[in-house]
Amino acid sequence: MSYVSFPASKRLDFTAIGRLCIDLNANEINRPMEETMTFTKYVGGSPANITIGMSRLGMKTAFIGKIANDQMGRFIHRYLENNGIDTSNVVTDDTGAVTGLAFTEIKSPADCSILMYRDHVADLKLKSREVQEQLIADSRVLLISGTALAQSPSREAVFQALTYARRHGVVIVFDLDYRPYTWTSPEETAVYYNLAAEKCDIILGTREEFDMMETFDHNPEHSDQLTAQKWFDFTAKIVVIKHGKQGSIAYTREGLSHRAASYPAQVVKTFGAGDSYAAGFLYGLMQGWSIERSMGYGSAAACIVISSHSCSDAMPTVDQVHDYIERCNRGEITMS
Ligand SMILES: Nc1ncnc2c1ncn2[C@@H]1O[C@H](COP(=O)(O)OP(=O)(O)O)[C@@H](O)[C@H]1O
Ligand SMILES: O=C(O)C[C@@H](O)[C@H](O)C(=O)COP(=O)(O)O
Repeated sequence: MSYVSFPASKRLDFTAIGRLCIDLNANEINRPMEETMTFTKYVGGSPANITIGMSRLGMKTAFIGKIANDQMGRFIHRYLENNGIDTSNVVTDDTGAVTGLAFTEIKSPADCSILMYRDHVADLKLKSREVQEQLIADSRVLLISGTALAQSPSREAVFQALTYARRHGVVIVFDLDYRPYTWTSPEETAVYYNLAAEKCDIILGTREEFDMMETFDHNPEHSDQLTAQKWFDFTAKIVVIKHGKQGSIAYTREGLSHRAASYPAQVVKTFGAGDSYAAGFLYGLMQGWSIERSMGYGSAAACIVISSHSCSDAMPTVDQVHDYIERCNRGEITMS
């Protein structure tokens, strides 16, 4: 049974709007940032990572965003192009804004954190009038990411993109991607997240991210069921709540729920799990697979990324995900 009806073939399968940044991942793992001396540079930013993931899985992809007019911006642009991502709506900033940086600290595979440098970043300077309606109309799916709602003018650009997507029958996915750094208050955050979620077809987030959105709601037990039900009164068809190593649960508008356990992994670091899960899960749904199979596919894609050093560069191909699942089924991969 198909819970979301994706538009038939279009020029693009998947377009995301939001941040294009740089990840600087610690080379010396299992130590705190104070003792970390060298880093490897990768393209980063959650929606960028998901788009790269979709492209690796063979989807026709595009990105809507803004990059700094500097070497970092050009590095990101070139990487997207090399990965077959349509960059015709990647705009270059002309105000002297900089590229957002995420330094990662890997104290242990289970204890990772991110130090973000996000003052005066180009990605939050995308304007509504820079969003191309035709590009969205040409896409089967539009993914928005919550961080792009943190400031104007990027906030308005996302709402404009939502208007275009609804106008053209594009399936809208909301990856909550809550990063406190660029928000000013919990109330402001909850209000804008809720306004955006009302317009979306598929919502993906962690339990903690949904808790943030429920600042004004009554859900004392943090019930996943109650969380999901709220969005079925609007336009949502599927709500997925992720619980890290404990797996994930998806609810559908029809009142069904599906649980996915995580696969075993030799974990290097935990960040990047959500982005690769999103790419694998959405890829599965777009193939017309069941929710269970799509969740399993996302979970396996997540394991490949968390067993690697990067997020974007480690995004797997179809063959790699298939191979990972087969090896797990044969008992060849164990938990780290
Ligand atoms: N330690 C882990 N081992 C195996 N799979 C994991 C692990 N952590 C996360 N995953 C997989 O990645 C998915 C998303 O991870 P989660 O941590 O919930 O999201 P996010 O990275 O957005 O915080 C989980 O549902 C699970 O399938
Ligand atoms: O999103 C960012 O700006 C940083 C990412 O590129 C980063 O590597 C990361 O944190 C991925 O996040 P997750 O998939 O939500 O764990």
